[in-house]
Amino acid sequence: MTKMNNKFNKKKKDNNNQFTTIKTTNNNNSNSYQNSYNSRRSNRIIKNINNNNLNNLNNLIINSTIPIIPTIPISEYNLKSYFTPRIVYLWIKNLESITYLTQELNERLNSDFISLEWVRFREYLKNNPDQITDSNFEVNLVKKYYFLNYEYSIELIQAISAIMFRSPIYVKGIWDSLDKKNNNNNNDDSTAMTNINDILDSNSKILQDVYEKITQIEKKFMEFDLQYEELWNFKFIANVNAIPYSIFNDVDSEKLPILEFTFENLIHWDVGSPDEDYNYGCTCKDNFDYPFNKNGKLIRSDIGAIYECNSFCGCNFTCPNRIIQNSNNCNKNLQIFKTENKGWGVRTLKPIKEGSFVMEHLGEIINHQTSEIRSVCYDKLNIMTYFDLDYGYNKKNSNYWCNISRFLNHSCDANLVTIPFFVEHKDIRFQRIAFFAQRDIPKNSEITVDYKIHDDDFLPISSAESADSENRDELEEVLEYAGYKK
Ligand SMILES: C[S@@+](CC[C@H](N)C(=O)[O-])C[C@H]1O[C@@H](n2cnc3c(N)ncnc32)[C@H](O)[C@@H]1O
Repeated sequence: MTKMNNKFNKKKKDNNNQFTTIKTTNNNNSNSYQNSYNSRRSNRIIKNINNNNLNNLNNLIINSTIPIIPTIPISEYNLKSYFTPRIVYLWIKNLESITYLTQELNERLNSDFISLEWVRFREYLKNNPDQITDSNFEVNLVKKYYFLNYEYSIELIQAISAIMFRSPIYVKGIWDSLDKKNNNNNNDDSTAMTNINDILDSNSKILQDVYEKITQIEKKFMEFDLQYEELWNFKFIANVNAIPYSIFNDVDSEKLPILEFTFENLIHWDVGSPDEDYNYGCTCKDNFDYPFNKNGKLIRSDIGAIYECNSFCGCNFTCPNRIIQNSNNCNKNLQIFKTENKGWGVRTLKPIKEGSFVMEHLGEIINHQTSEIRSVCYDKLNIMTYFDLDYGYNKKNSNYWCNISRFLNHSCDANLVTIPFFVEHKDIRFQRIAFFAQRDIPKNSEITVDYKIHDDDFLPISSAESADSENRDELEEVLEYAGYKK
């Protein structure tokens, strides 16, 4: 019935795609993702924009110096530890909030964010916060966006601040100085006179307006989620949940990346929620066609999807058609371990019987448009983390918000089978994905799924290269710099 496309899909770039109206993250959609997002909100103190700073920045635009960034030895850090899933996630969330983000602006911001010069600059600044003062390098970056006539927005300022690891207030200062200088140049004497007369006429009103504008801007900055601060404030320390599984690495010294484990799918604010018309159940009287046997093992893997009984049905939780919903969603017998040549993987510490439910695939459900925004960055960093949902409606992104299924590696002879399933609703746009054992799996075996792509499609994790040929050279350079290539 359903046609499952179960591959961790490497996205292709669509140059024709333009993002015109992407809503901001400030909406009232109450879903699990939003709740979790809001619970992390917290106010932070923003220093008032200081006029002296603005004047200094103004002078800087005229008399700026090029910063001297000492060459950082390659061994000090590597690219993978720099572009952690968390940093990438914070970055893309920031981009998604730019209401007028076009493909061109998306490309431009991403190129700057991952470019060697800015990686190097940020890392240096992070470790030596007082060493680089106002620099031409930074001013030129703001100039680039200013003079390309990108519309001013708090989100764009935040994105630029993430590229250069400076506070949004600092970036705004540069932007305002450019604005001031540009407007001064454009003004002829008569306009200047009119302005002065206006100021004399309504001095108090103008001051009032300016004050209100600044207050509004500061309020907006304060609304900006604390999570993002990590992108520009070296004092910020990530506070993420502990990993609920055991982790084992006897291959190298790599630590598991910082991730947010979730126990239910998160729904991106732009996706909406399942249609209530699809909330229905059965009487359970004539429903003998369950896919499970009396031991709760899957007996039919040829079915398009599993429709478990739910709160709309006449049965209760003991019904034999409630296997997945009654299973433990954090099976401690599974372990994340380091494989020899596939990065991290998952293995089972206890034998698993054929037909057993093993895990659900969890992540953030995003729509096509959001996945296109994210794919620009993922393509540049060669990150493969999409799992297509059925019928091409939505995608599931598990690069950062994930469960243990994020670590399932591919095998053409996989021991897990992938089956879509539904419990409370039957809206195919929000189908859930379950993994069952296709055969008995001995203890300590790696568990794998078939991504339905050829093995040759995998580059060894440690030599990832850009899918984007324009950035290939630059990325080669970054990889070399980061110690990945000789
Ligand atoms: C969903 S992730 C699996 C977890 C991944 N191994 C890790 O360390 O994060 C998919 C990525 O794992 C790697 N991978 C999965 N199966 C592989 C295989 N059979 N051979 C080589 N690499 C594989 C590829 O880099 C792929 O992009």
